[in-house]
Amino acid sequence: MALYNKAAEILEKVETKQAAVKTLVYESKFQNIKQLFALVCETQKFSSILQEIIESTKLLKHTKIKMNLAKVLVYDLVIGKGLKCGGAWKTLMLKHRSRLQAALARMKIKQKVSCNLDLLPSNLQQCEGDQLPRYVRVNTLKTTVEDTVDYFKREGFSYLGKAYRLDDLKLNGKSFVGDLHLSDLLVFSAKTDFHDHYLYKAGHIILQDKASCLPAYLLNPPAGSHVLDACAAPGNKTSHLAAIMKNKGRLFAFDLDAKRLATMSTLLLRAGVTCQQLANQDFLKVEPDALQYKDVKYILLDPSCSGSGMVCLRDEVSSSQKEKDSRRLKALAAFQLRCLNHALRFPSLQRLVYSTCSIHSEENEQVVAACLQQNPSFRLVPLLQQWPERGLSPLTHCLRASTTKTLTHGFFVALLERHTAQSLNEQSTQTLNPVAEMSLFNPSASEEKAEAEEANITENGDEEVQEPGNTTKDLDVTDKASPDEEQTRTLGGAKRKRKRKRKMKDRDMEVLVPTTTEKQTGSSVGAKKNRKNKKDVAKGQ
Ligand SMILES: C[S@@+](CC[C@H](N)C(=O)[O-])C[C@H]1O[C@@H](n2cnc3c(N)ncnc32)[C@H](O)[C@@H]1O
Repeated sequence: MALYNKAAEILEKVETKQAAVKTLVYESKFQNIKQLFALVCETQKFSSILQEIIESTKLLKHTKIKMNLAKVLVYDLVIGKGLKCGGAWKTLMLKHRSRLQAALARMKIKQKVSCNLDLLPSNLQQCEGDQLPRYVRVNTLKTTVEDTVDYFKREGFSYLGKAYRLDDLKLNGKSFVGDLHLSDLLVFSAKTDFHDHYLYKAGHIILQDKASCLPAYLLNPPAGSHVLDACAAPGNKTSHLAAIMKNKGRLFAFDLDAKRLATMSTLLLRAGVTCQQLANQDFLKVEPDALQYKDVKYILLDPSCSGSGMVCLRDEVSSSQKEKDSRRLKALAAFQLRCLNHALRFPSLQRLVYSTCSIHSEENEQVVAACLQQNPSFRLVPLLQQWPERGLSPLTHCLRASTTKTLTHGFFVALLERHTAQSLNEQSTQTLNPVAEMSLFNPSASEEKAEAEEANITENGDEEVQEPGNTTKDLDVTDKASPDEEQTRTLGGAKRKRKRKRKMKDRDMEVLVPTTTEKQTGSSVGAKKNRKNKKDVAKGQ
């Protein structure tokens, strides 16, 4: 029974994004880690199919067990190797075996497929996540890149120098390289696992996908600055910010979820972070004009999203779910826009990074475009010219990431900057703002439609919005929207007036000129360095 109980517990945590599957499995101290890992991953992969079987057979009602436990048991019973262990669970489930098998058979007939794997969309038939490089962020609060490289070399790993093109990140065996974009990132072959490694346990290295390192790297707050991490737990980006700030200054971090914040507190301790001030608080209720935030110049906003970029979390979408999902996306986007607008109200704010691990433009470009239209004193900063994947046109100043083009999980990052007096003066000589040219999106329209849903999300916190593919909670988000329709209409009228005013302002919005930061980042990975990197790799350093 222990295997199924543990797998269900981990599944629950993964779906509420408390940590990655691997981390949770390793930290579970379960005897047979491989078996547990395989069961969780496979159950997750078949999650929506299992849910459909469970719902159509009314299994929860008949057995009184919870959804995630039912999923792991049903997976092993009808898709996996059969229930090998399970004690009382096994006896209980065997009573329902034929009904469950019949439900699975009906699904296959309906979809005209003969094997279980074919029920999955092609992207899930093999998890691309397993083929991504293993990224290791060196925690510069505790060690240096050089010392970490030496440590791994002494352990028999072979350092090939700094990578200078994407293909250099496709590694085999025990070779590793320095990343081509981020100087504190080392890259190992996909199969390398450091969850049991001393450097990981001691907080010297952080196991973090490359794309998720971009927000703190691009925000780049100087040591001594006041920084706010709006939706911070479990805190990988917070610890990255602290490392960039050299633990000097103040780092205000908020999260609505007490459990995640507790995990974050442990992780920050392990990482040697000391400049943080954690608060279990709804960011939307944080008062921007409060005295303690008067010097906050940098904000990192990584709000709850659909998680559609996380390759192992990608769930296939049955046709009945599509409608629900699109309503859920609108609700998420409205929540994200509200967070973004709120963040821009901090009086001293200069730069803000907005990021999501979503691949949907509704949560990415459309949110940013709507925000820029509503906040004409902010503009987009063009990011890393050499980054291979850009935001959807016309928001090409933003970055996107994907398994194919950047060898990372799917991700989106935008950097917003407040206009300076000088840049405002330069406006008249600039070309048109790309946001004003956007014909692809109609953010204001979706904003109005989602407004009814928005109130529910923000009132109820993250519960309904943070997990990808949790259909029960999805229902909560969308179902509760209807009572607010009346209010939406009233708000809609006022909003249209504001929109007309905004349109006038938008015409004056300026273009995005390269900033100091861009020049800095550009030179750090510029041509000169690339030539050196090329030599390093060639020399096998
Ligand atoms: C994508 S996760 C953040 C991941 C984090 N930035 C990291 O790198 O480890 C989003 C977080 O936002 C939190 N959240 C959702 N709504 C919130 C709100 N209104 N105020 C503060 N935190 C919120 C969730 O609890 C969740 O931990």
